[in-house]
Amino acid sequence: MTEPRGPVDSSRVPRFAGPATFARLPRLDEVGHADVAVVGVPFDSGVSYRPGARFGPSAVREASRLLRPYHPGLDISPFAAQQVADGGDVACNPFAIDEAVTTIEEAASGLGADGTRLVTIGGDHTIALPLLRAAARRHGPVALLHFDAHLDTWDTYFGAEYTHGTPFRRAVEEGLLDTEAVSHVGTRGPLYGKSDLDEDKRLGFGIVTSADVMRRGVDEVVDALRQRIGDRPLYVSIDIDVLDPAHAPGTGTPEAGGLTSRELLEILRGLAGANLIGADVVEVAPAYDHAEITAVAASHVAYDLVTLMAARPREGA
Ligand SMILES: N=C(N)NCCCC(=O)O
Ligand SMILES: [Zn+2]
Ligand SMILES: [Zn+2]
Repeated sequence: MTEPRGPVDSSRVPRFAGPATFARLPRLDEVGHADVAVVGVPFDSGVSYRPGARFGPSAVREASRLLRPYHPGLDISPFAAQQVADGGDVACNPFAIDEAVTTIEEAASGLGADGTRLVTIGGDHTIALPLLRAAARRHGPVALLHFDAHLDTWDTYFGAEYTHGTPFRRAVEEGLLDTEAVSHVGTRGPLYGKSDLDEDKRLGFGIVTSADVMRRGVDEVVDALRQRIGDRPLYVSIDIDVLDPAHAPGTGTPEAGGLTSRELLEILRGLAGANLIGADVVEVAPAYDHAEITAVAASHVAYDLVTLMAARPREGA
């Protein structure tokens, strides 16, 4: 096996020079095959409030220039342990949600066909549905860990089925999820009614609210989540609005009282060893950001997801 090709060496080429790829990694077409690909989906036609997440992938790539190759928390160099590459952006139709959903599903299936695991940068949360379709096509129903201020199990908006508030209800309806192991983390804020919670529970979801994380602490939350997930194939979907608006102002539907970026990163690190088959980081909308606060947080979250994948290489890889 040839050595993985790593990022551009920032001691030779200043990290602020050259076009941005995620963490200054090679493009997928430069390496041919990757164990993990970071892929952008610049799609935000499914939002119910502020638009702009279509600019998320390029903002996260820009903010990822400062990432370094060794992860001390997990004691691993993720880009040396496996080939990680930037898979570019999925070009999807911004004027036709149904068509875009199909395009994303096909692109994710194609990229993952030879076992490449994807860390996808959104885009709004609509994109989780086609990404879960592609994951379930390969692995069968998957466990889901969903970090978000919102439930995203609502039914429709203005009659539309595919929106950023509805992907996980569709995913349950389509049998994409192992409903023994589906959890929201970081939920908070006003709902339309109590029935939102009843319906979410009926769909099978467990909830660790943002306040639970504060009261129970990271370690206890991690233990509970790990027990529920076991060794099932796991998909992790991270809506950056799970973070408090102080930690992530650049997003479309901000809610007060969220996690700190430290809490989120530590919960992720607590998942080391889990059977992580795919992940996304969505809802970064740079027009509302300041000093790249949100894009930096998202780039670190994506780096931790890539590192979790390196910490447990794919079987047979
Ligand atoms: N997935 C995100 N970010 N937001 C969903 C909010 C749906 C609503 O407007 O009620
Ligand atoms: Zn959200
Ligand atoms: Zn969401």
